[in-house]
Amino acid sequence: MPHRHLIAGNWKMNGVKASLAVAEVIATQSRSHSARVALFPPATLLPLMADILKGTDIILGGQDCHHADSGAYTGDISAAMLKDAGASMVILGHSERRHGHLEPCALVARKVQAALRAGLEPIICIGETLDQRQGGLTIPVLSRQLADSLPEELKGREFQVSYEPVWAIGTGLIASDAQILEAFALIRRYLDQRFGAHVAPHLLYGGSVKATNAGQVLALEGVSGALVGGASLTAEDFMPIIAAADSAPV
Ligand SMILES: O=C[C@H](O)COP(=O)(O)O
Repeated sequence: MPHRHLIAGNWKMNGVKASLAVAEVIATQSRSHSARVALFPPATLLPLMADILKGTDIILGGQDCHHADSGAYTGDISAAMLKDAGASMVILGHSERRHGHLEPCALVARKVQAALRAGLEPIICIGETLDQRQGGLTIPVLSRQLADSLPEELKGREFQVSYEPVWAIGTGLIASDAQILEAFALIRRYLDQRFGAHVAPHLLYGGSVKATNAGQVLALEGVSGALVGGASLTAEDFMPIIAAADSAPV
């Protein structure tokens, strides 16, 4: 099957029932574009959005899951619950979980295992902070996150890795082409060595992707899609990013 870019919209902690109208517009308008589109609404909207997306090609995903399948974990959501609500993907290790909720790599790895047990395809996020980049630690930080967040169970499974420099998220500062290519080369080398070449196309970039820069990012060699935050909240902002994938080389 020819490779198609994945344009994933992570709504983060945004969206109420009225926001489902945005998903309806995206579902209708994305039919005429080549990209695979995925939406990651807050968990409260998952079953409602699943109804809206029924019969479309749009993928539905959760923003996080617990490492256990069920149990006494107040406030948490299991991978099986996401699946039951209509999700087929889940974002794990997002920097807002790693830093905001102090999630270590080992926990991310357990969550990935839980996602795979439930039949969800994980998008595993990695990325360095500004201090780490300025301290020359980008490569060791990304290497450690890859080694410690990706469990052995990923072998032979479909998954995505999203490179999201923390300093680029929600700041309007996108990583340069050279910075993205350097990180991707590292990730690709690591994945090839550890899991084999089959995972090579599944590398996303995230961090201030907008209509104005999406074409340039998606045209970079090895970039197979984008994980979009702020610009996925309205169809006006998100559709041009989906459209930018039409002219990006595959
Ligand atoms: O999950 C998405 C990333 O955190 C990027 O967010 P952003 O597009 O608002 O910078």
